[in-house]
Amino acid sequence: MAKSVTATQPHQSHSRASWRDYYEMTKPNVVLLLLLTALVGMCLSTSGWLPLQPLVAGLFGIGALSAAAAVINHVMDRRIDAQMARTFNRPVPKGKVSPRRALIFATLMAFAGYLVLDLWVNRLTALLTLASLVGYAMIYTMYLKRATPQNIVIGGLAGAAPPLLGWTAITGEVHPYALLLVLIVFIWTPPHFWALAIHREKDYARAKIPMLPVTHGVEFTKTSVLLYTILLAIVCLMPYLVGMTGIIYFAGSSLLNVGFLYYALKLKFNADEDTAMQTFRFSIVHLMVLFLVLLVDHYFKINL
Ligand code: HEM
Ligand SMILES: CC(C)=CCC/C(C)=C/CC/C(C)=C/COP(=O)(O)OP(=O)(O)O
Repeated sequence: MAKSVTATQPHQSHSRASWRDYYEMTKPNVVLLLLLTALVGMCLSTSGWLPLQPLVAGLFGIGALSAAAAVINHVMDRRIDAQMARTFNRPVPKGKVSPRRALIFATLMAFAGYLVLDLWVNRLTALLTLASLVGYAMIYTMYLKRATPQNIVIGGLAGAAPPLLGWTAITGEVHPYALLLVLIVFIWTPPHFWALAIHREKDYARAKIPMLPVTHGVEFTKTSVLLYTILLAIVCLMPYLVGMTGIIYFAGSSLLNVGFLYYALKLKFNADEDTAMQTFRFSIVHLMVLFLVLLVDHYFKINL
């Protein structure tokens, strides 16, 4: 393993590629969670039933463009991925899929996704989703990631966009409530990623990626995780305070934020070697359950 991790040049034989390698490059679990946030954006945009065409075409298009963005990220990052224990085994750095084939795969998905959004959803959603692809695959991956420890704060906007994309897919309009959902995912992203980056600090240092624990140290990053988690708890109250959601959301989101704050406080003041990864894993459960709670609240809304 050590040999592969320290290798700087990807292997060159591309004979063993299977559909699994292509599937892996789309970051399927990330895309699934992005699609959940898009679906919730769709549901919350209307009090009635969702129209079938923008529902299906919207999820397909947003999924295809997100997956394409993830594949482009695999290609552009292949040299740094080859240097990190977490990523050296990916299909492109391992030489199972050539950068050219991966880019063709990404281009086909991006074209299909854009066309479906433009033809069967609306142009606003097509353009906003394309902008998110550019934001993640070009601006974050090719520039910000290597340029500043604020990379994921700024780049997080692309990953936070899907609730808005879902909303515009149904209504064709940007609504302040949709922007509130974007704000939640945007503020959630730094504690989500920095918890993992603390655990993987040596990886990032070896690959010379200026992630916050590398440039400002682990203690500063733990404080940043805690402060963003406090901010997240406040931002998560806003949908209730502005009357967008009812008491089910208030109770559910409060419980989730108590959980996230518990991990963030433990990470800062009483961490063992597992706490950073536990915090990272909890962040994913937090966002998934938060959006499911938004859905339940929408269809069984109780106002107190
Ligand atoms: C700039 C923003 C973000 C950064 C830098 C980031 C970074 C990461 C990293 C490095 C991983 C670990 C992947 C691995 O274990 O190989 C990860 C996992 C994950 N992220 Fe994020 N993330 C971001 C935004 C998001 C967003 C917006 C979502 C969904 C709404 C998300 C959902 C997930 C999920 C579900 C996983 C687990 C993947 C798996 O286990 O296969 N992330 N993230
Ligand atoms: C169209 C649209 C909504 C696009 C957004 C697409 C998208 C896949 C966003 C997720 C963000 C993410 C997983 C960042 C990790 O990248 P990284 O390079 O820091 O992590 P890695 O080292 O695991 O590759």
